[in-house]
Amino acid sequence: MPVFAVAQMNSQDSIDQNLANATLLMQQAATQQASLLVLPENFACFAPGQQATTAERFDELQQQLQQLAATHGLWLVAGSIPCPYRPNGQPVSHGRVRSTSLLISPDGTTAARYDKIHLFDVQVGDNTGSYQESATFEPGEAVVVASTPFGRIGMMVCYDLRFPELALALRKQGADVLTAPSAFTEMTGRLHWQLLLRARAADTQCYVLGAGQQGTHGSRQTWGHSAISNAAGEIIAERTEAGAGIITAEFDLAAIQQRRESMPLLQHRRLGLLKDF
Ligand SMILES: O=C(O)CNC(=O)[C@H](CS)NC(=O)CCC(=O)C(=O)O
Repeated sequence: MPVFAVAQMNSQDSIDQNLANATLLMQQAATQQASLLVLPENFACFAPGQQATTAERFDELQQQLQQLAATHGLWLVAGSIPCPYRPNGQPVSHGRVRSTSLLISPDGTTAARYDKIHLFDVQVGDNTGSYQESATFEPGEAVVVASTPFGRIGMMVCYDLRFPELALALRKQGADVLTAPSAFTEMTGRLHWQLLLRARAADTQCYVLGAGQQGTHGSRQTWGHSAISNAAGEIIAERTEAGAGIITAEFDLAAIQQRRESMPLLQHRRLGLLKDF
């Protein structure tokens, strides 16, 4: 069975250092025979101000990640990276960027790009107080599912996990695995992180791979507890330690199919919005 790996990180100000740390985690994933590694949200560019990445810097990072994926023979969900241009190449307006998650193949090419749809404009009441992601980020609009040799990947980022209609749209488009690079706040993560991973898995009968940031980043505190849920909504791997590291789990596609046959949720939908997805 293919093995999935999920990386937890504690990204800081230096893009080069963050990339070096991510490279170590890729080596560990490759050593453990993983086929896929998911990195957290903003794994390379976490510091304030780094949102203003230039197109050149984004392209350079993408190339580095493509080389790393090829070197380690891994499919990589490269968390999210601030991207100053839209999927059609147009620059993002008003000096903003998009929170872009790339699926990179071990052949060294980008197989899919997803831009975070739901932005975190939320008053949390922690040290940071209120988060206004839309001040620097433009939301994406496209629902993205991509094929790999081991299954179809439905792409999400962080706050997207709170919107079951996105997860269901991904399932409708054929997803078997939902990837969720994240940077949940310590406060909201404590309350909902694992609940959301398990809920989206139970809703969609997909595996859910939750890769979190963990620890202190300047004045911010993130929750971590990176975890993998199977399609029944059971946590089958979890990082309970602080800081950076990987967790792995086997991917049982036959178990998904069996679960969907014995409990055909998609065919049983009857009401409004969710039925029409
Ligand atoms: O800004 C960065 O550098 C990294 N990005 C984030 O931290 C993003 C946007 S502020 N965080 C979330 O979406 C948290 C969601 C969350 O915590 C919840 O839904 O409860």
